Amino acid sequence: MSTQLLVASRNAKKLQEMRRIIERAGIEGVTVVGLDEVPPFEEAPETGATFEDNAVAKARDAAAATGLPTVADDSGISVDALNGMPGVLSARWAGSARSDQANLELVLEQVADVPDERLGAQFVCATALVLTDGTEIVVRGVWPGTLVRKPRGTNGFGYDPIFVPDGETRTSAELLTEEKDAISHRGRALSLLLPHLRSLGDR
Ligand SMILES: O=P(O)(O)OP(=O)(O)OP(=O)(O)OC[C@H]1O[C@@H](n2cnc3c(O)ncnc32)[C@H](O)[C@@H]1O
Ligand SMILES: [Mg+2]
Repeated sequence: MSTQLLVASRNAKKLQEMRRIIERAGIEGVTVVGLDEVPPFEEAPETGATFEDNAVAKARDAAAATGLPTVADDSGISVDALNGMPGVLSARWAGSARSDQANLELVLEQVADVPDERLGAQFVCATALVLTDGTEIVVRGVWPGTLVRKPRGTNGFGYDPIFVPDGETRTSAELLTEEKDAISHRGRALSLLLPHLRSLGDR
């Protein structure tokens, strides 16, 4: 018998990354399911002050509604010259319409007068695992880099086309999926959760 693990994200591209990273880790006895494979439930707005708060809330709600161990992530980009914003507001930065393009353009507009040497930024991902016995584990992955003023690349999603990871010349939208997974904020956070996910398969 395989244990089902719910990955609770409404963002198709994020879900794809999470699924891929977990599945490529080859965890025995665990089958990943998405929100479209479980009955619908009420989803609370993401009002937390931190990535961790939001990640735990998303995972807790989904686990309570489905009875399945659940992983959720809350993530975003933190721009040094913007005092860490958009941060937890990354998904709604340009308003509630939730357009990746509009969000990224607004950030570029806001750094228009910032000198190149101060374009530091980091992707942050808090990932929470909530188990059916109520256990909650939350970890954080950080991916430091620099913004570029002209979007490049078509892989990934969100702010990927304007972010060049430290040690790279390509934007994260120009990295191959496996390359991004291996070093990204999401990849780092999920790798910290892997031991817990593996023990799920032993139950
Ligand atoms: O909450 P769920 O349903 O998981 O999906 P979401 O897209 O709303 O996810 P978040 O609330 O965590 O918001 C994340 C924001 O940060 C951006 N983001 C997160 N990870 C990213 C990545 O790997 N590359 C580019 N942008 C990313 C993403 O585009 C969103 O604007
Ligand atoms: Mg969200």
